[in-house]
Amino acid sequence: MLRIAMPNKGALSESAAQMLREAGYPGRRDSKELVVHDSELDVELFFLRPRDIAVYVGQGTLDVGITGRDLLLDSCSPAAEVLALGFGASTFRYAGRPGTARSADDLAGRRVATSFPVLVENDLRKHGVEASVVRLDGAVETAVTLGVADVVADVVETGTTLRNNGLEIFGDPILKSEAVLIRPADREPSSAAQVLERRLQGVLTASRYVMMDYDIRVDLVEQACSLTPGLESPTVSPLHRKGYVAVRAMVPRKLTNTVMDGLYEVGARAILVTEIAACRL
Ligand SMILES: Nc1ncnc2c1ncn2[C@@H]1O[C@H](COP(=O)(O)OP(=O)(O)OP(=O)(O)O)[C@@H](O)[C@H]1O
Ligand SMILES: O=P(O)(O)OC[C@H]1O[C@H](OP(=O)(O)OP(=O)(O)O)[C@H](O)[C@@H]1O
Ligand SMILES: [Mg+2]
Repeated sequence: MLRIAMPNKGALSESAAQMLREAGYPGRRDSKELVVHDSELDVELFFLRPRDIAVYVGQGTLDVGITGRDLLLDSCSPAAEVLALGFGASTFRYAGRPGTARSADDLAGRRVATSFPVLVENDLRKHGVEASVVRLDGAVETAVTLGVADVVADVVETGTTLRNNGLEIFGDPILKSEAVLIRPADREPSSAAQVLERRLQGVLTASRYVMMDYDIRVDLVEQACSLTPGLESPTVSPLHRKGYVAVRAMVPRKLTNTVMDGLYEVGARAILVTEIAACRL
């Protein structure tokens, strides 16, 4: 039985559930459901608070989980990041009223409000700064307005929450975070956990690449293939028309138009792009 920890709500929960569904695992019927059991697939999904996921997985109570890198590192739990999942991106940053500080080096003797005390204490130590950390559960931006802290350290996605509270980012990012797949650090993954990891890797690849097909004169095929090297090697097949071949290769989605422009200039024609529904590398 594979036991998977999933965020039950918040910024990561919908995308995590969608990614797992695309990998062929079950979902929950409503947002109040806390456990989903699938006896055919032999998996059980536990919907937990995002902050608690690294604790369960680190203890080995659950085999794998999806959480944020920031939450994993703040938990100090013996769980390891296996795969970055490409959603829920954010940075963890200091912010204060304009003019309060320019970097972490200016924080000596100040009060820093945060819900990620370990990340902040580690960063202050790295800068050799002694400051007091005010541990709050959330909505930390308000701590400055209410006079509980001089600055905050918090998750920033768009920066809207900071702006709305009259705060400005300062210093380097403490951490770049995104959703990650985690498993217990001190034991080898079961074969079912490895299958899950490969499936999620497949979902990621299918979303990051497109399939490109085109026809090209045989004498130009090397030049064209240098633009579309594929993941391993492009497939080159003969065409009925003498002296021409068809080429098929995976291309990074964000390069789609640039690669098509290059291929057209080299002499490729009938350049077609299709979505990859699923893949296993
Ligand atoms: N815009 C965002 N706001 C908050 N967290 C985000 C955002 N984008 C990504 N994340 C990530 O989501 C995770 C936090 O999730 P969430 O805010 O749902 O949990 P929480 O703060 O523990 O719960 P709650 O906010 O319900 O108290 C972190 O890993 C964080 O980096
Ligand atoms: O940069 P932004 O796009 O504004 O997003 C970041 C904000 O979102 C999160 O809050 P959340 O809704 O999780 O509440 P919380 O602070 O109580 O956890 C985070 O703690 C910031 O406050
Ligand atoms: Mg939150």
